[in-house]
Amino acid sequence: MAVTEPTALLSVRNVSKQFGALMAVKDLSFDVQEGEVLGIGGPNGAGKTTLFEVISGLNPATRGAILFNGQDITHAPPEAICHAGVARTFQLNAGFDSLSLRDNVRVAAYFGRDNRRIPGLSIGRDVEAEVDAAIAMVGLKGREHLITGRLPVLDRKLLMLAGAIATRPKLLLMDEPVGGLNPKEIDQMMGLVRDLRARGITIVLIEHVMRFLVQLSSRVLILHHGERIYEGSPQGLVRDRTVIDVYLGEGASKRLGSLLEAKAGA
Ligand SMILES: Nc1ncnc2c1ncn2[C@@H]1O[C@H](COP(=O)(O)OP(=O)(O)OP(=O)(O)O)[C@@H](O)[C@H]1O
Repeated sequence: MAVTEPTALLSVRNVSKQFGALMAVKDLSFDVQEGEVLGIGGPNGAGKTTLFEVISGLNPATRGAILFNGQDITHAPPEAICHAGVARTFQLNAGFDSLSLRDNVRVAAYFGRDNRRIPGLSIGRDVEAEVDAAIAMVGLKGREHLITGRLPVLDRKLLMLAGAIATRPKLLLMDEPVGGLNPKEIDQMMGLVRDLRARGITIVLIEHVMRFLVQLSSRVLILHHGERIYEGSPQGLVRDRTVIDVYLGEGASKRLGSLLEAKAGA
């Protein structure tokens, strides 16, 4: 009997993104299976965020195709991609600064799931329930009334995550979720990503904090100058000569190797 490959939730096929003379992403292909946590790393300017821009439709691919859940989303507008089940967070805090935390999540829950048209702009009980659940999930319950622009860094990151969750994604793209956080906050975010994964959300995350990336990811993809230099297990990553030379360095690769061994032995 023929063995069939499981159909990928996300399939990136020969995707390139060009800005003038610069090829930020070059002929990149990879799949993400349902339930995976794929970690993406690589030096500054490697094309990681550009890849998220392309997948989420904010800056479409120059060439290639992107399939999500069997649908071709290559040239779909961002709102249609979100409605199809792809949510994302941003490297820098994205939110309406003058609105309360709760109103920000309301906007995401209301506009992120369906095509909404004015008139008919009323936020129903189902949306409010979704907002409550998303806020509780990220641990922001009790702070709903706070004004977004005055929130500390961790809370703003959690708010972005609550907004993304409120759109009920199948796939969540997280761009540097722990950039600027302290070690305790990083651990908190790690627990949250595990919870999201346990709830069945497939996750692709970009991160420079390598202990976060290797401990959470089932598979890792490392980019350099828009191209893949490594795709495989976190254990293989810390031993990969090219990755050590262009990104990790000897010291970090040894530290991460010990961390992974300790985790495997725990
Ligand atoms: N809108 C744009 N117009 C022109 N060049 C861009 C644009 N967006 C990104 N670039 C360039 O594309 C390259 C890849 O950038 P990108 O932000 O994707 O890298 P990155 O891997 O996410 O880096 P970092 O880790 O620093 O966030 C960089 O050289 C960047 O300057």
